[in-house]
Amino acid sequence: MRTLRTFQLPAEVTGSIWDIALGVELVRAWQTDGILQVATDSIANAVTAAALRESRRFFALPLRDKARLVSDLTYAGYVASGEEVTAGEQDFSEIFTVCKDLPTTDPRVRAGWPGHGPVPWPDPVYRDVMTALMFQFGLIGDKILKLTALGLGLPDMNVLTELATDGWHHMRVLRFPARSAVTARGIGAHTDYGMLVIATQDDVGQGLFVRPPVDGEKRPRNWLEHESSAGVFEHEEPWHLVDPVPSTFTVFPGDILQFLTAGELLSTPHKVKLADRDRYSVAYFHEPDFPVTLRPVNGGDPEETIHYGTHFTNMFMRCYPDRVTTQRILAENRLSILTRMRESALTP
Ligand SMILES: O=C(O)CCC(=O)C(=O)O
Ligand SMILES: [Fe+2]
Repeated sequence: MRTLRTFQLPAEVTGSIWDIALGVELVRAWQTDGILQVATDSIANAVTAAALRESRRFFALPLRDKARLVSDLTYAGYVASGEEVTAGEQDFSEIFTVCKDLPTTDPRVRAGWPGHGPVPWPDPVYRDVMTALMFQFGLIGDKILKLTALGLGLPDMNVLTELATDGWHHMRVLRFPARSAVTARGIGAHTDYGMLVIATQDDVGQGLFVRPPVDGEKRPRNWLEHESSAGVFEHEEPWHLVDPVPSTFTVFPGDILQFLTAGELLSTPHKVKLADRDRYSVAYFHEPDFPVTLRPVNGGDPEETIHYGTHFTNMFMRCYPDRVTTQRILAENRLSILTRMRESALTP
């Protein structure tokens, strides 16, 4: 374990000289450690504590009550321990995934967009607390995207934030069982898919490991089908344990920031081991809007694009090949909607 750098974010990012200096430091911290911490205020801390409490209450329910909370429209809902697959191996995390909560009357749901639909919440209290936590994470996400643009020296500090205006932000509320004689695997090595991963964990620790940038190491471009980052570097050092630090969230870049910055920022590989007791964490993903087609903002090949909604859908289908959501996408050929979305976005 090593001590992570902790940053205090301003109330508002205006582009001042102080913001630029802070942005440069954030970029530098990611380039050395792959991860950093931001200090959280008392409101964020209260909401986090409530979310971890609700998470404990929810996961303590009988399996049959939790297992009902799935939907063939959205990947939001319950994921049983062992259901998720990373690099062909089962992960032992138990998860409640939160995606954008859209009523069936929403035009995107009616049009059959993959992954779009109402969240199958367990109850209104859980819904309200998790929605409040997502809001707290989102405020931080928007500030960090502005500071990142400043730190990278981009001419417009809003260029990243604007991609995430109606972002496809989502969140994973996780419980890891205690390690057993059978396995110590929580989640296999992977990178996450969007712009930022902002997370909190309880005081158990012993779980999350990140891989810092390594000089000369070629990193997969996880958005390309033949370059999956799932399982990569799993058994190769260096991996650094991330200890829980009260009143902070951890933040690291995801695949889309690696793509947008042409590798100046790398999507941080991470993995989770099981601890000697249950461990609870929440990971939030600050994302571009679903239909956005992205191009590098700083160097890179301007002809290269990622359609974010396609990337998200591919990744979730890969993690949950047997889920009803995946089955319905395939049965109703909903991927053709993504093809049409991509084509219309590329037509001048
Ligand atoms: O448990 C953690 O700290 C991280 C979980 C994670 O990597 C994920 O949900 O993608
Ligand atoms: Fe992750």
